[in-house]
Amino acid sequence: MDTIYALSSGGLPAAIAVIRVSGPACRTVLVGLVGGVPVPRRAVLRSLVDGNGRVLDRGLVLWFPGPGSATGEDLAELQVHGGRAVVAAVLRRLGSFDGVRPAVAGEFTRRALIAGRMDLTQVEGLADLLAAETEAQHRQALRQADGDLRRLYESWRAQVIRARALVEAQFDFSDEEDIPGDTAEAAWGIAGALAAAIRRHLDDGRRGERLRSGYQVVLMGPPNVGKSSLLNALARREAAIVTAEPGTTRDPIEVHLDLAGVPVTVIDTAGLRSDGSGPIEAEGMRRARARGAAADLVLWMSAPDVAASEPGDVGTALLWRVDAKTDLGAVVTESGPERYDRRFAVSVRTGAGVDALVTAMAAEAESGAGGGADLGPTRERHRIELAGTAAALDSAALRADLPAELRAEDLRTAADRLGRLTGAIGVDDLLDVIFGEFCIGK
Ligand SMILES: Nc1nc2c(c(=O)[nH]1)N(C=O)[C@@H](CNc1ccc(C(=O)N[C@@H](CCC(=O)O)C(=O)O)cc1)CN2
Ligand SMILES: Nc1nc2c(ncn2[C@@H]2O[C@H](COP(=O)(O)OP(=O)(O)OP(=O)(O)O)[C@@H](O)[C@H]2O)c(=O)[nH]1
Ligand SMILES: [Mg+2]
Repeated sequence: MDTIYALSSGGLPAAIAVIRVSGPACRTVLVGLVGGVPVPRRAVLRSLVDGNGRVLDRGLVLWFPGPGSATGEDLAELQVHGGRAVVAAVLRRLGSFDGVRPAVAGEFTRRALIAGRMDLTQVEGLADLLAAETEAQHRQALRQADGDLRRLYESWRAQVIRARALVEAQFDFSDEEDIPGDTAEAAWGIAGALAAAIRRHLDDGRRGERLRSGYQVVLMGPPNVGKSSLLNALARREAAIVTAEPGTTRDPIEVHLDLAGVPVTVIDTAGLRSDGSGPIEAEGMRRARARGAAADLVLWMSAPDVAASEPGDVGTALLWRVDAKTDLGAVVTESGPERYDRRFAVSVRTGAGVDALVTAMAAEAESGAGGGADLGPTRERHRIELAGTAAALDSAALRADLPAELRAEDLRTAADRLGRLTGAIGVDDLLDVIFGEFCIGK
């Protein structure tokens, strides 16, 4: 096994730079670099020297002997001055030791996974923790990195394995007189209860996935009703061009908001009309509809009704929750959606109604993507493996018409799928995808 090193802190120059070294050559490196191996887990001040004894820097050195380190291997940490030349010299020196090479992206974490210090859901949680931008995302990622999903999924897998053992016991002892009761029946019972628990866990309206990827609100409506003006008001900057001419916006324009800790992406789109001015506007409208169809929430705006009792500035905004079954093309015409969930009177010019609209959007984002009391699945990958697990468990539990050998095979499938979820088995194909999200030094 190679020993790896990398700059684990951010861009240079910086006040302090943290360099990590992990692997079997760590002791040798420390002896050569700082003259010895410090007492474990305590920061000590040392001179770092090159091969000729010339001092490269004086910095803090930490020694974490394996397996009780972040990677599970011997690990050393060098906290040096964050100058470009200092760091370059220390990294060059590290590369001069035998069997020591620069780490690739995510390689420290990969070693933590191989050592069993983390499971795959914790690794994903760690990637999310580094990417988290809002408070609710931060909390969700921290819980996952801390092992909330790991503990749940491993306890489920342990139950499936217990059920398999019960069935095996039945097979092994079926020709003997004295087995206590029908152990296979107990196994099918465990499978049924577990399938129900997994379905409850899955039944979270995809909140965890939405919180991870952001809640999408799409502004739609006829041209010139103030969609881009509202976007700018929400963003508090001139993100989109506003003019008195209908058909101003063509490309969808995104702004990112933090509403009550939930990341919300608001997307302004081209106004919809049947008599548009050519292929550019037509393409804009096509993109508008596509964004609307992929939204969590559509905010449909329409112009002030000059015939109404309060004419002038105040237009209408309709909030409309989009679900998988909604066919946007059929529902949204230039005249607006046939059904909506909430209605607001809004004027961007006077500001009237904008706060109420933002409050409502925040409430929608919170209920559609806020972190719940229990941590749910946070990726499509989790959902697919869990649905497969539940289906296999149901088959084991309910198919009394099948031979016990086939129902036992269903239990094996369930255990394997839970194993893929935590990375306990057969996930080589997944690792490159997951570690592709990491930066070097993590
Ligand atoms: N300077 C520094 N800060 C850091 C990290 C690091 O590697 N270096 N981390 C990098 O991700 C995170 C902390 N992660 C860590 C995880 C486990 C252990 C560790 O040594 N665990 C031992 C002992 C635990 C204890 O003393 O309570 C163990 O679990 O056996 C250290 C850091 C965030 N902050
Ligand atoms: N009176 C009044 N005018 C507004 C209000 N909001 C926007 N406007 C004006 O309405 C015109 C169109 O505004 P935009 O925000 O560009 O409208 P849009 O819906 O994005 O239009 P398209 O991009 O063409 O679809 C501009 O002249 C704005 O200044 C408002 O609340 N009251
Ligand atoms: Mg516009």
